[in-house]
Amino acid sequence: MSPPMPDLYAPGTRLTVGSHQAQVIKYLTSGGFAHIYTAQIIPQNTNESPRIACLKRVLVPDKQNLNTLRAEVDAMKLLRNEKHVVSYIDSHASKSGHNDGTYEVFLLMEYCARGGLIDFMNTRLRDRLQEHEVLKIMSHVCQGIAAMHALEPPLIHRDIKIENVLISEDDIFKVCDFGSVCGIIRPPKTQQELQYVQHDILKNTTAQYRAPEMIDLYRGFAVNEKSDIWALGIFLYKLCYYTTPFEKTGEVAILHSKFQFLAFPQYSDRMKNLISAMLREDPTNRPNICQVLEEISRMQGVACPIRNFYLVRSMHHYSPPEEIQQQNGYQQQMAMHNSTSQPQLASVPRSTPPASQPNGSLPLRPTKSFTAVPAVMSSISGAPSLPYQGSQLPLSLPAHVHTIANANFDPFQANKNSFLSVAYSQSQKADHHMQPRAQTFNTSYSTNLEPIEPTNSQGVIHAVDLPSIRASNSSTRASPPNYVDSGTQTLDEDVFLRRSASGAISQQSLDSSSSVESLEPQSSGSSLRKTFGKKLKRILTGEGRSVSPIKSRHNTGDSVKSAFSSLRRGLSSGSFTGDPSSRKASNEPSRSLSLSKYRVSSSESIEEEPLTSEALRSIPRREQKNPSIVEDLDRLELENDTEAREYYRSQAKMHITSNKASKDSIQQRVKDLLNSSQTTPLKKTAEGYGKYTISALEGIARQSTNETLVSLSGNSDLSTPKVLSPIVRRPAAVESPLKTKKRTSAKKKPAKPHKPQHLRPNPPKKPAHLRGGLVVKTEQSAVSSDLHADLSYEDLEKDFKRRYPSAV
Ligand SMILES: Nc1ncnc2c1ncn2[C@@H]1O[C@H](COP(=O)(O)OP(=O)(O)OP(=O)(O)O)[C@@H](O)[C@H]1O
Repeated sequence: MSPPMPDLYAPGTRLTVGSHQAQVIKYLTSGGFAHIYTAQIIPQNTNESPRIACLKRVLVPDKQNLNTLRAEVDAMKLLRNEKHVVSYIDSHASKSGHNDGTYEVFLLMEYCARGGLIDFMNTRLRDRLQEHEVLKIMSHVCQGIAAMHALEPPLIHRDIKIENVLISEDDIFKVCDFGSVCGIIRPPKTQQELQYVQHDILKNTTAQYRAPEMIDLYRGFAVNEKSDIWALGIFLYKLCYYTTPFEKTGEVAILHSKFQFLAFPQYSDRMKNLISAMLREDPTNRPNICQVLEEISRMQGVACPIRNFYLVRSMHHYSPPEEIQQQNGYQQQMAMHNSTSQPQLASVPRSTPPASQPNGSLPLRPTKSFTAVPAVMSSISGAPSLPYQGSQLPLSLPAHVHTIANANFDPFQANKNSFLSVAYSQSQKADHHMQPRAQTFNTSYSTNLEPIEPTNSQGVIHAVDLPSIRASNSSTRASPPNYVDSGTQTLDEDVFLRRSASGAISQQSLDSSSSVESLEPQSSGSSLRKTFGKKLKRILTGEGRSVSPIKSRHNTGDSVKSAFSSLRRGLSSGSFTGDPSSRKASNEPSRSLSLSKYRVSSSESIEEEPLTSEALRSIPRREQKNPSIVEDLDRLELENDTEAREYYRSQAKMHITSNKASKDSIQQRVKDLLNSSQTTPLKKTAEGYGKYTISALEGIARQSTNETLVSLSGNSDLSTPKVLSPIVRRPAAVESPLKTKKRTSAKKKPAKPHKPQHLRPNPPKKPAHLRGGLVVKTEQSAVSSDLHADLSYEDLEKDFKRRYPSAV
């Protein structure tokens, strides 16, 4: 229970807060457990002029809550120099005078004279915010959040919302309320962890801003920077539409990111696109804060105010130190060049200094889209920025940079091919006096991605040792003309997540999966044969058609021909193995040729290899997988965490059998379904067409029953008992009409009266040329679904020619 709030301080009350003397000016408002005042900081020496600050007085019920508040204060201390974060001035905690174990905390901070963003929005209820206003607010808030994410390890705000943004006297939007701040929370592994995290999330986040991975912890995603990105997406939506996207639809819609844009007010598609990107269900598909800021800046038409620290870290992480050393002495800059062509990175010996122009500068690369990023490379090389410009750059980027260049992840545009290039630009001139930032990123970015072990046994919310976090943030800010504006340069953790265990970075995996999928059917002879067989079977049997194949045979001719020709093509190409060379030889459109993967070998060099179909299949495609509980279980089990499986199983909303069991069960069901769908119409046929079909049916019934037995006995292999589905039971119902007859006679039911002749329909007789073997053929195809796939090409063609002479 929280202690009752103390009486308000009267104006003029003097207080000591840390090393500062403050005098209360007036009470402003109350927060959850806090009173907020404006106060005057009394200067220690008379030369200083008094300044106005904000005083927050919080009553804390116990030591545990005191620690929470301490974390808030520590976060503010870390971010105190950030322009877009409410600045910390001083703080003080003491036992309250009530002798009940409660504490009182005083926090002095920058006063935001223009109040809260929420108040500002309320002044614009009628004429809502315009796009440029929204972009300005968003840019400021993102810069504040970027300051947190840039820390190593990063801090997650967890409670980004309209109410937690204040406006300063000079119209700067600032992030406040760091009471929910935490480090990365790894996916819980045990029941205890899960409960702890669940409780913590409920306590520290606001429902409407909660990301899917926070709601559904079974997804196995960490709560990390991307959860803040989601909240920022909600924040942006609310800035635009004054409501949250899931206000009415609730958690289910959040879990699937199902929302709609409102018709009023109208915003650009780009704005909507940005919101959609930030609200992607899969956190790994959301942009990171640098990418968000880059996009906002592009929309504003201004330079991006921060450097892409993710990219810098990635490059540093993959750059062998000796290479970095050798790069000293001249400045390297990277620039982005949007192009669909392959990377064309110039490479000159590392020791060669850049060829300078008569005026001392290098020729300027005439591409507008280049943007200088001197700070990035100078931070890597530690070298001062030099006024080089132009394209004849002594490029000696380490090999992995090529990989980064190709591992393009543009969160706002799918499949946009772009690559890194290296150039000097005019803006470098303005920057050549810039001091080098002797910044080194000691921690590789990958540490942010890896699950962080809990610091205590209690839970997984790792107690971030805030004071120990190095505030590298200030160095992430670049001088205005020197920004990273890159859909390309932005390398996010996704790239690393897509690294295979062997260290392979899959270029292909970054593209859409369509190429993989479309390649598959052509890449194996058997699959082509099956496709052909199925197609032919469909045509011959009329399966899936609304009209009889016989009636429509003139139409089917083309289809049959096309089926044959596809088989012929396949056969003549000589190989179905997806071998690019053979395909090239046969002038087949070589889809696989364009696919290659860039593999980083242990020596960090890059080999480009053509992808075989096997290799394609083996590429880990994490981003394409919908993380499911089952996968999570498998992963956990791989980690020998069998307890977790038991736990998840008991907790799962749906009944989970083992992976194999469920797979088998689905396969069996499909098989049974096929059988039953094929046997059912035959039963009808059998009832009307006499002995031959009856005996054929008996065979089918026997086979079906056998299959039922097989599938039932197969249950013994499964870890969980299989519930007999109606589909499994159905074949048993397809009994021999003879048996049925016997039973019927035993019961001696009265015989059904004959329908009078005049009431019987008189269907026209089947033309003679259509009678004959076709019924038998249909039965065959029903019995063996793979029949045509097993026939030889010649047999099929012969058979076809015989029956459809006009079509060939
Ligand atoms: N630095 C500041 N300058 C001006 N107003 C402030 C400042 N800090 C807080 N406020 C005002 O006080 C309100 C409550 O502040 P804050 O959110 O920090 O308190 P809280 O107890 O953490 O509240 P909550 O329980 O809502 O999180 C804010 O909404 C804002 O209007």
